[in-house]
Amino acid sequence: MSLIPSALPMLRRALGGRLLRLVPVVVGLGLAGAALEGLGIGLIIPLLGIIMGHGETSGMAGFSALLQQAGADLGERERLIAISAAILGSIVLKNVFAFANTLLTSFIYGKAGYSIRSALSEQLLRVGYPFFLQQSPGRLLNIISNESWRASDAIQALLGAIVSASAAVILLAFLLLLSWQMTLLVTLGLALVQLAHGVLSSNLKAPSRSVVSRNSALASQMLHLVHAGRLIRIFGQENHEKAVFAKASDGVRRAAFVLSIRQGVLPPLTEVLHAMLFLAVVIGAWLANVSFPLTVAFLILLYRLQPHMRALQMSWSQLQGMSGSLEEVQWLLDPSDKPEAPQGSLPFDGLRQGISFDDVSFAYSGPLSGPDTREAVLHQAVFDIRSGRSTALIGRSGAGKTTIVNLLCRFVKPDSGRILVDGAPLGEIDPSQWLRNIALASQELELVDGTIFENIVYGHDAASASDAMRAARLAEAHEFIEHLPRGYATLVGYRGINLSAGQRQRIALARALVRDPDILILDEATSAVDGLSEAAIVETLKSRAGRRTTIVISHHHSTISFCDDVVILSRGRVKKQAAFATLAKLSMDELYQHGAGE
Ligand SMILES: Nc1ncnc2c1ncn2[C@@H]1O[C@H](COP(=O)(O)OP(=O)(O)OP(=O)(O)O)[C@@H](O)[C@H]1O
Repeated sequence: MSLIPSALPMLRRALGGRLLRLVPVVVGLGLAGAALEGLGIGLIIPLLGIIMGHGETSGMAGFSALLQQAGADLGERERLIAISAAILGSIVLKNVFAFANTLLTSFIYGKAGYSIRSALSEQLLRVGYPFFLQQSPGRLLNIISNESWRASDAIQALLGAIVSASAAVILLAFLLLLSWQMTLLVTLGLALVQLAHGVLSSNLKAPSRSVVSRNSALASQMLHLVHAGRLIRIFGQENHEKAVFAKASDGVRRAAFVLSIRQGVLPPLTEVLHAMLFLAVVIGAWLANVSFPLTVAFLILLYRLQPHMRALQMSWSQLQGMSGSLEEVQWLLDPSDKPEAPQGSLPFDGLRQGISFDDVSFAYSGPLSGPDTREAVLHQAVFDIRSGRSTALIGRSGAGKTTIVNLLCRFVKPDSGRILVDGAPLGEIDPSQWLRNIALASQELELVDGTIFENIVYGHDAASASDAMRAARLAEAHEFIEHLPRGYATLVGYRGINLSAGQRQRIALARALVRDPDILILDEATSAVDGLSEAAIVETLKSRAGRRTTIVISHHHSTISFCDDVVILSRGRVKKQAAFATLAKLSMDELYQHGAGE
């Protein structure tokens, strides 16, 4: 029974206020359809009475006797025509209602799917960045691409269950009006069928969860095949990958097979149980000497009730079979266990004095660190980034430089210590105002699938074509772009696949420069750029001196040569902060040694 409580909040969330108001309409149409059906079947009693040439009401309770009297003041022929017309009219109207219900539920189903997918994408955009460090991309992809559809199917099944339940209640009420004794027998029988069905369908939750987890594993494998196409080929791993993929895919097949077998056993079983119940009623009516027209009407009503009961049971088992998907979608939508996006309300319109790291420590929690161990990658870091100056952050691989960038961009928060911006805690500054004044070009080549122009102006809607061109010139990208057949309209492809690494970096740099940011962060942003272009880029960066703040991370001396200050890191500790001019003669290795030796 825990399924309905978990499906209902999903229904509420997916349908929202206006659509939720349509649910009573669906129920109302279901009830009205069932009432018309019951009435139509009930009118068979007087119809049979006329055909069989007697209108006696012996053995009939109030309602059946009332029906038997329908149109009693008319002549026999007119009465036959009137009752037949009423039966036909009720069938036609019932089917009009049924069609309207199909339209309405299809509409609700479509809207529910749309709302669930929108809610999922909004949630992915809302959660704090650490969430992506902790979660498997395959799991997230599977939820959006597969489980969201099943969640909307579950909502449709729930609506179906509501409609079937309302129809069943109405038809049971008609049965009760015809004969309470036989209805008692039917209700007992139905309760037993429902019990058997409930026990069997509770077995569906475990295989449903297994399908979900195997689908996640398969999605991870698919992502791997798409992203690692080059790696797989260069190391000749095609056969190995084929086997790994086949195993993941077969895992899904097996889990889905177990689920469908357990689900498949339910319809035949319930059909047999319903047939037994039907026969029990026939025998019971014969034994109790119930009149023929009443028995026929009762059996037809019972016969019409059974598909609704079966549909109700099927909707129920479908819901059980989709419980894993519902849980998965609900998990992603639940904000309570997700890292929050940065908050803060202090205004920020530019750096005045500088940024200070005051005893800042930080540890990642995620797959790399393991669930229990959170080893600090930054230990009580103390250093300053002064406004209007260029600061180089250097250190060997893994020293913690990108972690400092992540903290500055507020992707992650310090575990202890403070980052002060002109004396104010960074965590209290309005994140959108802060980010509006920052631009980052990093070693991760984050290009969007669009044109070069779209990539340069990404996130800076106010930029014109000439702004984009000016930024491309500063980033030494204009010349190569002009030589492309479609220039700035060239499509860069998924993650910039149509361009060389150096070209991608220069476009990413142009994107950072186009907004002339107050604080520019370059994290290995020119590592793939040729020497000549890099020298020109360094000239561009020099021109920001005194006016703007620049933070540069690089393993190349030439890239940091223009910097005013240098911060040397070693294994997560700040070893030295100095004016770069005092250490400019040292090679990178000597600088690293210098830091390590302090
Ligand atoms: N998402 C993560 N989860 C767990 N540990 C991480 C994560 N990202 C980085 N680390 C760890 O944090 C440490 C510092 O990494 P960081 O990327 O800051 O180094 P870096 O100085 O920028 O190195 P490089 O010069 O190689 O880019 C490393 O030991 C790394 O393994």
